[in-house]
Amino acid sequence: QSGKKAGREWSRALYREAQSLMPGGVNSPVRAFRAVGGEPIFVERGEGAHLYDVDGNHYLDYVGSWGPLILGHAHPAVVEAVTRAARRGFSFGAPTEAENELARLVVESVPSVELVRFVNSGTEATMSALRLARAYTGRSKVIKFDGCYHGHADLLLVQAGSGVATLGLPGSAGVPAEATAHTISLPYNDSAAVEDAFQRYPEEIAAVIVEPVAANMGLVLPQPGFLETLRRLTTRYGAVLIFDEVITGFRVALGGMQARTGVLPDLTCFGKIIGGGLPVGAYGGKRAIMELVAPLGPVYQAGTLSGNPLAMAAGIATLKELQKPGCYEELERKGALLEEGLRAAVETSGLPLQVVRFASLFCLFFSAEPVLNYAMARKADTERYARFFWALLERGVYFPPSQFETCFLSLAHSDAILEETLHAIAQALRVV
Ligand SMILES: Cc1ncc(COP(=O)(O)O)c(CN[C@@H](CN)CCC(=O)O)c1O
Repeated sequence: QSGKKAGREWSRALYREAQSLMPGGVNSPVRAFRAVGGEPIFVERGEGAHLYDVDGNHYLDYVGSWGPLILGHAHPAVVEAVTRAARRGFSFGAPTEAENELARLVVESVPSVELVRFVNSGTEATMSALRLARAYTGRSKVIKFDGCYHGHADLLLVQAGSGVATLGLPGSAGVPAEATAHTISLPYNDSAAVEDAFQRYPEEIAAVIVEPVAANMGLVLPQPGFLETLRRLTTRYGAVLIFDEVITGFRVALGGMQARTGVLPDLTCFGKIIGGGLPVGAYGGKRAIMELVAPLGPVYQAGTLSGNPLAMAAGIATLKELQKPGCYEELERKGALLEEGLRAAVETSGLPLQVVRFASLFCLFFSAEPVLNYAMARKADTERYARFFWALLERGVYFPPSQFETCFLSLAHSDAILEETLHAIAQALRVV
């Protein structure tokens, strides 16, 4: 039963040791709980929708490792596939059949992808896709959107979301002005601003990169027509349209957001789910563009562990599970059930709260009005979110430790788990 408390002494001891060894005691900033205060929990294991910390506390997990675990923790088919692969060796630095198999699953599932290249993270995927778009067009400028996070490559650390937003950083130290001189960051959902930028730089924009559902400033949905406008303008001005589907890929549909909307980008970036929790990123798209990638073409990009057999095995097993009939319908059913309960809980609480849900992504914004972009997201009551986070954690529900992230449902979140979660949320809303 969730919420069994055994204190957090061991987590605290491990955190002290971690801080003596690693900056902030973590290997990714958002994990340090800076935005919500207090100290992070140290996880011992995960199983399905359940997380257990080193002190024996149990949590219902809505972080899901930030997106990869759409099947839940330690899914038997994925564990078996990785174990089997491990017995044949971990990495060869040479082609393997598994890379063909995962590449085929991606190409067959995602409408706009004809060729794909595997890398080891979403950051590598977006960094490489932008280098490729600059080569393909011979142009330098790139357009991104405030509050969208595409990983930590220098040129993208401008008005970024996720950890940068969580820490309230302008961008990052150590990024020379030259590195972001060609990056234009515009308000999400502001089609007029994009039109204006193209009119101002008609021959200079290499690419527009966008999260087709923004999930790194909290969850912000594209307004009707926004993605279509990006497609129309990039086509008209000869720029490359890049969908960063690191979160939405295989999350909102087997074919990602492009399959749901019919807006087809020129390049797509992947991560998270395609690795099933092991380190995998990818970028892919039109053959004419992808053929510029080394060794076929002049755009260099490489990686010792790219296409790693264990990571491929985890990705293949995950996508094969997702290909089974009814997965996305079931995720939609779960999402709708949770959303209905959330709206009821918010109504009862009388608090200024926005409930945002898209497929199996959802978010509670502590904001009196709907959030359409980063400037509006920044107005959210992050103090109250922090209190809500801890009130939930005390009740055995683990939400993202930042208002500027999103929650993730998995196929392992049973109706009973969702009901238990809604009960904890209703209680937490009474004390924040
Ligand atoms: C849309 C999108 N694009 C790219 C990335 C970067 O992927 P990674 O380099 O972290 O694998 C991400 C990474 N997401 C964050 C969570 N919002 C990762 C969590 C973390 O940084 O620890 C992303 O959401």
